[in-house]
Amino acid sequence: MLLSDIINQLVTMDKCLKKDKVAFIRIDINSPIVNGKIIDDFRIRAHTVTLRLALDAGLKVVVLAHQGRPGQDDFTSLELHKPLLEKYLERPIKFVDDVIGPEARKQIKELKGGEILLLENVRMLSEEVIEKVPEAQAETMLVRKLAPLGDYFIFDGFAVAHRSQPSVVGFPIVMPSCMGYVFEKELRALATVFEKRGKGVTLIAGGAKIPDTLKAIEQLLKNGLVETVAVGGLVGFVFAVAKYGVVNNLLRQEIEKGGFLPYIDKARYILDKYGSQIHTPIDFAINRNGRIDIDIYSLTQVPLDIGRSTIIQFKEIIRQSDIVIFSGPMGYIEDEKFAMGTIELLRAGADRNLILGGGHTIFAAEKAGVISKAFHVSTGGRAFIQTIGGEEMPAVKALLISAKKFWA
Ligand SMILES: Nc1ncnc2c1ncn2[C@@H]1O[C@H](COP(=O)(O)OP(=O)(O)OP(=O)(O)O)[C@@H](O)[C@H]1O
Ligand SMILES: O=C(O)[C@H](O)COP(=O)(O)O
Repeated sequence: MLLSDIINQLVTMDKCLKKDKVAFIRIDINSPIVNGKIIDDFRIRAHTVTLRLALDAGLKVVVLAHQGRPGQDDFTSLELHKPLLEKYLERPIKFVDDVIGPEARKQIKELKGGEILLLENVRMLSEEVIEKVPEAQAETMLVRKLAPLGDYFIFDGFAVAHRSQPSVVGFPIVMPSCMGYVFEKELRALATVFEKRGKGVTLIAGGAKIPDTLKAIEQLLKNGLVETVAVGGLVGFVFAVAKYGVVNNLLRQEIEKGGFLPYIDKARYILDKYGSQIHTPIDFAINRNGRIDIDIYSLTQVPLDIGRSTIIQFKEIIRQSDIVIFSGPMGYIEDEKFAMGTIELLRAGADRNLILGGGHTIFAAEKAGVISKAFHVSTGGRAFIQTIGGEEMPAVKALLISAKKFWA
């Protein structure tokens, strides 16, 4: 089924905007944290639009969200996110360091219309990180304790839509649910791409998510949803080795370090089938007392960016495209010298219809000054790649069930 047909079967947020009703809104404000500080608040800013719509309508808003994964350094309390949410919402918000316990439930019951309560990181509940089908997630403590206190569930967290977790897929099974503003906007932007059936659509794919990106590239080409693919970043290393053989052991060793050697065969398979549509780097930039560009046969160090000739070639591809999907940087963007490939291609893409996603890609796009010119900036990382690869999102599946069950 076409994505646009699926969207038409889902319920829009306006149906849930009823004064004094209690709405659980699942957002994704999972943000990069360094030394205990949020260093990029793009997702927080994005979701304030949805929250403001709900509050202005007089809903009693209960926010569900996560940060990091248990055991990781960035697994923190959402108390850290509260001041930023308040800053962008321009109103005070309540916070409770509890998700389903008596204090959380008491505060939900005490909410007044137009007030907002942020619950603690939902992944503090161990059941939250276990993936199961929506019907099973409806039986979790989270859903059983909270759902009876609410009237609606609004799903807005596109970036977590690929997870079949309780806070994503459990509520739609037991209560009327709808798409939040951000989520709907994301789906509609991607539907626009899919409607072109590949004509004039180019994917610029880089970054470090080798398995997901290769899968998305294969799916997009197989389904005819893109005409051209240009690869850089670590994804580009894999395709370069697959295409040119072991022209240089350095690239192969770098791929091996990450445990991605099997993906060279996968890239070779994709190249065998769709080779004429895929463009791989022909030169790279390395660090030899500064940036120098070097052809693929002469590499002496692991490359940190695509080279100048590749940039020129990829820019020409972009110039001939109507839509440019940008996912994952072309190089080591943390160092300005090696952000050049990514920044130049993003600027070229901004003259077309540019769609971009991924934390690092957005960071580079901010540096390149193209955020406001882009056709769509996705809040999703892995979810973005998976959706453009045509995979069914568990969140969508759950919302479809809810639409049939409660809104038909
Ligand atoms: N040639 C390279 N050498 C070293 N690092 C590279 C190179 N190319 C890309 N990277 C790194 O890949 C990382 C970004 O890859 P990733 O796939 O995570 O991008 P993203 O999808 O935009 O971001 P996110 O995962 O945060 O959503 C960056 O840290 C970047 O420095
Ligand atoms: O940042 C993301 O991609 C989302 O918040 C999902 O996070 P996860 O990969 O830890 O589920």
